[in-house]
Amino acid sequence: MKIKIVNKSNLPLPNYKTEGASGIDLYANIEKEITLKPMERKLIPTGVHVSIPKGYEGQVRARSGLAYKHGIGLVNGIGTIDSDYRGEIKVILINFGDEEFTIKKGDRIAQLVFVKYEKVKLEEVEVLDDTQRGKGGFGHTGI
Ligand SMILES: O=c1ccn([C@H]2C[C@H](O)[C@@H](COP(=O)(O)OP(=O)(O)OP(=O)(O)O)O2)c(=O)[nH]1
Ligand SMILES: [Mg+2]
Repeated sequence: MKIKIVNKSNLPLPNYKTEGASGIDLYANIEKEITLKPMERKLIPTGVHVSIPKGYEGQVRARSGLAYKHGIGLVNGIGTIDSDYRGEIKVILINFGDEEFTIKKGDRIAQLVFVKYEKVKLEEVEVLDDTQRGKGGFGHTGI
């Protein structure tokens, strides 16, 4: 499958770092360094714009190395890149760690995974079908 990408930075095009990588790494396209204090969040530009075919979405996901070593995550959990979005992909980083974290131009701050999704038709009804679980949830089956 082909996805059109425009790179407005002078950084390399994001790409898959290994044969089996599911995401392409996104680079921070910033002029000056950005520092995140503990619990601070900032929107980090990547310089890339994509045109994703209908039926697919982009998912911006955290990098586990940054998460584990420095407590860096995404405020929105997983960022959704809609197939009709043509703006710059930006990453909403948050510092969950207890020390300041500095981002420099070209740092790999997150990864972008392209995923197929189903667009459904919603049918409004009065009552839903019965199941064994019913309304049980949130630990209802035990820990
Ligand atoms: O981490 C993210 C999340 C979103 N976006 C862009 C692409 C996406 O298509 C658009 C809208 O995102 P979303 O639907 O999550 O945000 P919203 O708050 O619902 O905004 P909108 O009303 O524009 O849909 O913002 C990013 O660049 N990075
Ligand atoms: Mg939206």
